[in-house]
Amino acid sequence: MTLLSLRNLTVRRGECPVIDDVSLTLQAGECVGLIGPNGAGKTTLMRAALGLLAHQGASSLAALPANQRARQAAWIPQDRRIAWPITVQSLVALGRLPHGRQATAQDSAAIDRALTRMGLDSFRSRPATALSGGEQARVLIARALAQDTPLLMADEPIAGLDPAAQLATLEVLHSLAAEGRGVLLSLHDLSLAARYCTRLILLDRGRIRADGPPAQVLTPDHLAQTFHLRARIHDTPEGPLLQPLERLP
Ligand SMILES: Nc1ncnc2c1ncn2[C@@H]1O[C@H](COP(=O)(O)OP(=O)(O)OP(=O)(O)O)[C@@H](O)[C@H]1O
Repeated sequence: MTLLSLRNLTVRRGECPVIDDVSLTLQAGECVGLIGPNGAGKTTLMRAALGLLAHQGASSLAALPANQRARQAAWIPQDRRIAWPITVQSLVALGRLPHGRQATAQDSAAIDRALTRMGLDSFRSRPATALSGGEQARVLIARALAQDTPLLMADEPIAGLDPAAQLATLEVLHSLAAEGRGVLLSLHDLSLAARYCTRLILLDRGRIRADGPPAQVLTPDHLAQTFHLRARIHDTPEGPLLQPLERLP
């Protein structure tokens, strides 16, 4: 089942296209990693796909009315600021808003599941603003999980997390896809992207340079042309491990 379809998506900043004629589809069961250097357009692509940025071309998600869109896709933005000192449980419960204002047993179950999945059971009653940056990031991911949508989109969800929390978070996202949802996430750690994503999309200056299984996308040529990087790629039982060696001119 197709959960997201982009056709000739273009976003201009002034005269300059920062997303340039991008077409792609994302199916249920896929965990798609959006990779590319700083400024490649990863955030812009996801925000336009969500209908949060003016664009040309078509996004199946942006075309939905806001209330349907919020039941179709959850969004974890890069900015993790939490404005008010509400409890972790209350913040995660905000993820249920698209499902109606009257709290139901289904809402409680979704909130409990999200808190447990993100290892936050013991944080429930704490003010969310009194947590560390990494803990707050996990709370915001839990809010998106509580939304219980077919599609989840996340902008650098593991930035600022410790290595164990990075693995735990990617395991959760990977398992959501294995359960039949769709996941689109941007990532800078290429080894983790290769290990946890079923498919990688390499973005460069607003265009798709490669799209496919991690081993086909993370090639020496793609790394050199797009990231200006020479890297050693070790094959391990856990997937390719990338060791950056040198910045190329
Ligand atoms: N508000 C803005 N006004 C003008 N240009 C912008 C704006 N936001 C982003 N850009 C430009 O759009 C391009 C794509 O930015 P975007 O944030 O999508 O990149 P990214 O791949 O997510 O980068 P990063 O890995 O650094 O987060 C960049 O060249 C950036 O300078």
